[in-house]
Amino acid sequence: MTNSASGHVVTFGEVLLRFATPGARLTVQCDALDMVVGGAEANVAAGLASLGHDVKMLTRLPSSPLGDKARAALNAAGIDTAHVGRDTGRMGLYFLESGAGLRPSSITYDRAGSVFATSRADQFDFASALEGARLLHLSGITPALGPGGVALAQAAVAAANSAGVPVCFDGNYRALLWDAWDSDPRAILTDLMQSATVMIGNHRDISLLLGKAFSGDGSDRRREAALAAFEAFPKLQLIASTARHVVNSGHHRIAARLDARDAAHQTSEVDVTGIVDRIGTGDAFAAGVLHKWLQGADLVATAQAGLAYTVLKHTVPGDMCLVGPEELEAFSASGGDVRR
Ligand SMILES: O=C(O)C(=O)C[C@H](O)[C@H](O)COP(=O)(O)O
Repeated sequence: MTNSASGHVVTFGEVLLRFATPGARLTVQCDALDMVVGGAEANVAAGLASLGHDVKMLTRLPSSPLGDKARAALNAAGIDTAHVGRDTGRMGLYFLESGAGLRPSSITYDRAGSVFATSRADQFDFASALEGARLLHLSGITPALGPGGVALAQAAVAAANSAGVPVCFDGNYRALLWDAWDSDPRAILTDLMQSATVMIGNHRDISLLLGKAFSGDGSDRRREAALAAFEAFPKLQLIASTARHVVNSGHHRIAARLDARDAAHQTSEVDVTGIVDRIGTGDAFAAGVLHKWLQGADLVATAQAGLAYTVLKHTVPGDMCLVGPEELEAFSASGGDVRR
């Protein structure tokens, strides 16, 4: 099955290597770490490619065995890497100390000065990657990298605007990155959001953008925030978010919510137990939503696909959700028993 008949999707951002403590070990207990390839925009690319979409990733990697490893993982996920530039320099890394029970996982970044973070906008061929594209997906992680990252994100959305390609922007607020420099995330993210047709983010992200608290309860508060975002961002057509209640690190309750200008839909909550890997579940949600949105599905089907894809990702180790469309449909229809 292919979903690419009428054009491809471009994702733009940094690809990272993740080093995770195996099992629920503390870093101090480990002699070896599990290495996988990830990064928010690569994860969305991998999800969409696995779901049958034609996806190009626009990024830059080091000319080194680490860069080769990252590119090979993108290719293995079915992502077109023709627009992946290579240069001397370092690979962005992050370290994950895996949590268990009431002890949450924690992340340490080691990505300052990476090939991607030190790239200039003129080192990317945005125009050719975006030619004939249906969507550009990027996230708040790129501008959080520093002034150079802000310039990259601005150049990407400017190129999408001039090519008439809709933009999906995932707020992906990473305090560790924004707090590492003299940043003004509100001003920077608000400016980028002016170009967004789809936003992945919840009422807290909208509060950050608009500098305003929303007072209602549950669904009312989310609707109030969404309406304020639609007023502030004229191009915006869809806001997608999850409502996540964390019981412990292995057990979350999750619902998916979509807000359009004239309607909203929130799914019922799913009990997600036995969580294998929570990292990348937000990106899987984005991929599930975009998968249906690109097909022109209604809010109910789009929210269900986002929910199902993120729930499935909680069972898949690594950053990327490589589950295909048949498994997604079968899972949505049947729940979790063995298929024989
Ligand atoms: O933090 C970053 O900069 C990364 O890109 C690492 C991870 O790949 C994403 O953070 C996963 O994001 P979630 O899907 O929200 O769990």
